[in-house]
Amino acid sequence: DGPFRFFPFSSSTPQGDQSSDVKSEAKPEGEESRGSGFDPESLERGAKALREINSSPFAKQVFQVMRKQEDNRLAELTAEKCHFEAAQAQADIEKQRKLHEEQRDLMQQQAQAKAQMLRYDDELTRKRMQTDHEVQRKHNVDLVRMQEESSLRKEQARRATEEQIQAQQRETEKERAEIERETIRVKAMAEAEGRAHEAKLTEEHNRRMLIERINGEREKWLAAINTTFSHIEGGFRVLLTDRNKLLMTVGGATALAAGVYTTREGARVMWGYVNRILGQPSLIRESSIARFPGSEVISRAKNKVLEYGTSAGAAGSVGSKKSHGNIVLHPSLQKRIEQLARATANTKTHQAPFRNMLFYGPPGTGKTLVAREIARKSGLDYALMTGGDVAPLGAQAVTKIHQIFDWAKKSNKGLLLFIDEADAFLCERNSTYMSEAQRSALNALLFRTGDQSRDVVLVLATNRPGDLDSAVTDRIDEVIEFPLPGEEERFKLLKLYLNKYLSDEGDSTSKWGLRLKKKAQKITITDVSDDVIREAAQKTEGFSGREIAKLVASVQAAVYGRPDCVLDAQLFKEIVDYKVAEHHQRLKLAAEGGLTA
Ligand SMILES: Nc1ncnc2c1ncn2[C@@H]1O[C@H](COP(=O)(O)OP(=O)(O)OP(=O)(O)O)[C@@H](O)[C@H]1O
Repeated sequence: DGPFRFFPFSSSTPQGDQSSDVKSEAKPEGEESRGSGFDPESLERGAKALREINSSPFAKQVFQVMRKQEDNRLAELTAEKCHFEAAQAQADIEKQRKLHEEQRDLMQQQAQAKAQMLRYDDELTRKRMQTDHEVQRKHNVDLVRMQEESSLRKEQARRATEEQIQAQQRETEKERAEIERETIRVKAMAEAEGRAHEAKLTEEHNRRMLIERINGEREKWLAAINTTFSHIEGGFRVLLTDRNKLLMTVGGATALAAGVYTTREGARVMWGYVNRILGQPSLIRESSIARFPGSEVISRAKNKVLEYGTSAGAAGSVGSKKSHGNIVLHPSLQKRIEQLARATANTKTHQAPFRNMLFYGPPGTGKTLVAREIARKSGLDYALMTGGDVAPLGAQAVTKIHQIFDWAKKSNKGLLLFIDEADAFLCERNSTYMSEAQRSALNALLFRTGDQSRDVVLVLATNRPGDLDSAVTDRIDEVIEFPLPGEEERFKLLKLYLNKYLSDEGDSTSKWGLRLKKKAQKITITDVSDDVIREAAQKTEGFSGREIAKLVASVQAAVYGRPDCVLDAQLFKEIVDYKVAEHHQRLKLAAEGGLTA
C-alpha cells in the first residue's frame, strides 16, 4: 500500500520460458554435484547448450533474448533497489512521524504536568491565603473582643467611680440637707414661738384698742344722730308750720334736677354736633384736615414717625416745600403727574367736576407719595384710607363710608380721597371671597361717586388693577402706571436717600431724622463716588423705591454700627450686594409660594 510497490518480475516471453527450462534442466545436476562440492555436469550442459545455440540459426536472436533478459534482470534489480529505497524512505518517514508523535506526546505530557503544577501551586497559594485570612480574621476578632472587654472594663470602672462619687455626693447632700432642715426647724420653732407670743400680745392690744375705738365711735354717732334728728325734727316742724318755706324747698329741688338733666343732654348734643363738624372718620388714617387748631402739627409729626417706622424714613410731609424733590419718577411720568396736578387745581378754580384717578403698579413705587404730591400741588386737602381696613368693620362699613363723604364736604378746598390697597375693598362684586358687608360698603361708595363730584377726587392705588369691580373702573378718568424704577431713577433714589439719611443736608423737615442726628455721631462719607452709586444702581435691577430707601437705611444702620461712623465704598458695596442677594432670595421664595410678593 506504500508509495513504492514491489512487482515481481515475470516474463511470458518464449525466451523466458526457455531459460526457465534451461534452469529446470540444470537443477537435478546441481543437486547431484552438491554432494561432491562441484558439479561439472552443469558446465558441460552449459557448454553443450552454448554449442547448440551457436549451431542454431536462431543463435543471434537467442543472444539478443539473453541480453534482454539480462537487461530485464538489471531493471528488476534497479526496481527492487528503488522499491527498497522507497520502503526505507517510508520506514524513515514512519520513524520520523513516530518520533514526532512521541515528542508531541511528551510535550503534551509536559504541558499537562506544568498546568497541573500551576493549578496545584495556585490551590496552595489560595489555601495559604485563606489560612492567612482566617488567622487575620481570628486575630481581628480577638483584638475587637479584647478592645470591647477593655472598654467595658473601663466603662464599668468609670461607672463604679461615678456611682461612688454620686453616692458620696448624695450622702453629703443628705447630711447637709439634714443639718439645714434641723437648723431651719429649730429656727422656725424659735421664730414661731416668738411670733406666736408677739401675735398674742398684739392681738390683745388691738382688741383693747378696737373696743375702745368702737365705744368712742358709737358714742360720737349716737350724739350726731341725736343732734341731726333734733335739727330735722325742728326743720320739719318749721316747714309744716310755715307754708312759704315749704313751697320754696320743693321748687328748689325740682329746678336742681331739671338743671342737671338739661346740662347732660345739652353736652351730648353739642358733642355730637362738634364731632360731626370736626371729627375725622375712623377709616381715615391720615389727612390734611385739622380736627382742631394745632392738631395739624401733631398729626404731621405722627405721620412722620409712622412713615419712618414703615419705610425707614419717608419722603416729604404734607405741604412740605421740599416734598417735590423727594419723589423720583421717570421724567415722562413726572410730567404727567404735574399736568394732572395742574388740571386738578384748575378744575377746582373753575368749579368743574373732578377727575378720578387709578394708580397701579408694584408695591413701594411711590403711589401714595404721588397722591399726596398731587393734593399738595393742586391745593386740595387730602385724606388717606386703606382698603384693607373696610372688611373688619363688618356691618358698620357702610356707615363709615357715608361718614367719609359727609366729612369730605366740610373741606372748603375739596378733598383728594386716596384709597390705598383698593383691590382689598373694591374688588369684583361677584367674588366669592367678598362678604355681604364688604359688598354693601362697595355699593355705598359707588352710590356716593355715581355722579361727577365737585367735592371729592377719588384716587385709587392697587397692585392688582384687574381685580377691581368694573363699576369702579368705570368711574376712573385717568389710569397711571407706576413701574419699578429704571437704572437712572435708581441712581437718583440712591443719591436722594444717601443725602437724606447720611448727610447733614438731608431733609430738615424730618423731626425724627433730626432727633437721630442730634444724638448720633456725625457720619463721614469717604470715596462713595457717583461711579460707586451708579454701579449700585445697576446691581439693584428690580428694586422698588421702598426697597432702595430700605437699602440706604441699612447702610445708615451699618455705619452707626461702626465706632468711627465712616461710610466708605467697600461698606456701601457690601450692603448693596447683601441686599441684592436678599432681594433675589425673596423673589425666589415668592415664586415658590413661600412669601406673597
Ligand atoms: N418714586 C419714589 N421716589 C422716592 N421715594 C420713593 C419712591 N417710591 C417709593 N419710595 C419710597 O418708598 C416708600 C413707600 O412709597 P409709597 O408708600 O408711595 O409706595 P406705594 O406705591 O404706595 O406702595 P404700596 O402699594 O405698598 O402702598 C416711600 O415712603 C419712599 O420712602
